[in-house]
Amino acid sequence: MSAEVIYGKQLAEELREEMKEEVKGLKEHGIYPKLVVVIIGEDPASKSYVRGKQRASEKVGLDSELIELPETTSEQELLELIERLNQDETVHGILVQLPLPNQIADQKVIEAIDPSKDVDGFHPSNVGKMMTGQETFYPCTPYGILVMLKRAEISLEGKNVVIIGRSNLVGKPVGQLLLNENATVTHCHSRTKNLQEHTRKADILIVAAGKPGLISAEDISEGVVVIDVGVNRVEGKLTGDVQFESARQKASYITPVPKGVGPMTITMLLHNTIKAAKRIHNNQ
Ligand SMILES: NC(=O)C1=CN([C@@H]2O[C@H](COP(=O)(O)OP(=O)(O)OC[C@H]3O[C@@H](n4cnc5c(N)ncnc54)[C@H](OP(=O)(O)O)[C@@H]3O)[C@@H](O)[C@H]2O)C=CC1
Ligand SMILES: Nc1nc(=O)c2c([nH]1)NC[C@@H]1CN(c3ccc(C(=O)N[C@@H](CCC(=O)O)C(=O)O)cc3)C=[N+]21
Repeated sequence: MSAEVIYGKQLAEELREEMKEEVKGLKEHGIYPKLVVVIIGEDPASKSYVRGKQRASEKVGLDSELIELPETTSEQELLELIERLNQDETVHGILVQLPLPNQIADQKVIEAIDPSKDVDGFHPSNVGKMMTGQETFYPCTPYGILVMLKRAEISLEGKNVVIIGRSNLVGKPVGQLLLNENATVTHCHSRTKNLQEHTRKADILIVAAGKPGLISAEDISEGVVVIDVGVNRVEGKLTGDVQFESARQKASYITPVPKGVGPMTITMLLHNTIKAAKRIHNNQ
């Protein structure tokens, strides 16, 4: 068997075309959806993601502003900036690129963002809503994965979903969203014993470990759906957590890196920003 490759990039482009129209309509009603991205420091990988977000925002017609601060920025300075953005009625979405330098506590910053502008879906109040099955901003990578699975018409109900990773950004929320869809969810992590025993039982395997090539054909069973979230730069090349060429021989569906989950993450960020703008307009 050779897997069908799910190109997130292609789906992302389709969805962005639809969003372009939606944004046009909003603008005709005087609503100009605006995303502000804050980046601290000079990490080249972070800068490259942020550029991607900027490009995509502009393409669908969102107003987007990039605020670049030096590595030495204090927690207080960042919190003050966030407060200013919270108060600014022209700003609908705020994203602070993670990870932050050591002098700044990630969680404090996440909690400072007004939940109604938290387009990353990381604020505890939005996480709580997701957990209790309420409508809210869902974290972009997990949401992008859900949309990809749905568009490929892969059913989730009763499926064994195995996730490698339990971070607050990816692993935990993707598990929660798929649990909400009635999947049976297992999280594996660095203390998991006999990883292979778990991965071989998966109907759908989601790999978000940040370990290049962690999963190969040996670790999966015939017909599995493989979603590779990992984005690793190895010798200047972008690669996932899955050995793509070997795994695709056994899988039924597989996502590539690049052109897989990454572009969907950005697309859901745009979606959340448009949603934020519409919500404020409707006084919700
Ligand atoms: N495509 C996209 O849009 C995005 C991609 N990413 C990428 O996804 C990956 C994961 O990101 P993130 O969740 O933020 O990373 P973290 O480093 O926060 O989390 C990694 C998780 O993987 C687990 N893990 C690490 N090594 C192993 C191993 N050998 N066996 C089993 N479990 C392991 C860790 O376990 P433990 O908890 O025990 O430490 C942890 O739960 C990265 O490559 C990142 O670049 C991230 C965001 C968006
Ligand atoms: N507050 C916050 N929110 C995030 O959503 C967030 C973050 N911080 N910190 C870092 C991670 C990582 N992340 C990616 C987004 C898109 C691609 C992406 O589009 N990748 C392209 C390739 C891009 C390239 O060529 O460099 C692809 O996979 O095809 C990758 C990674 C979002 N993150």
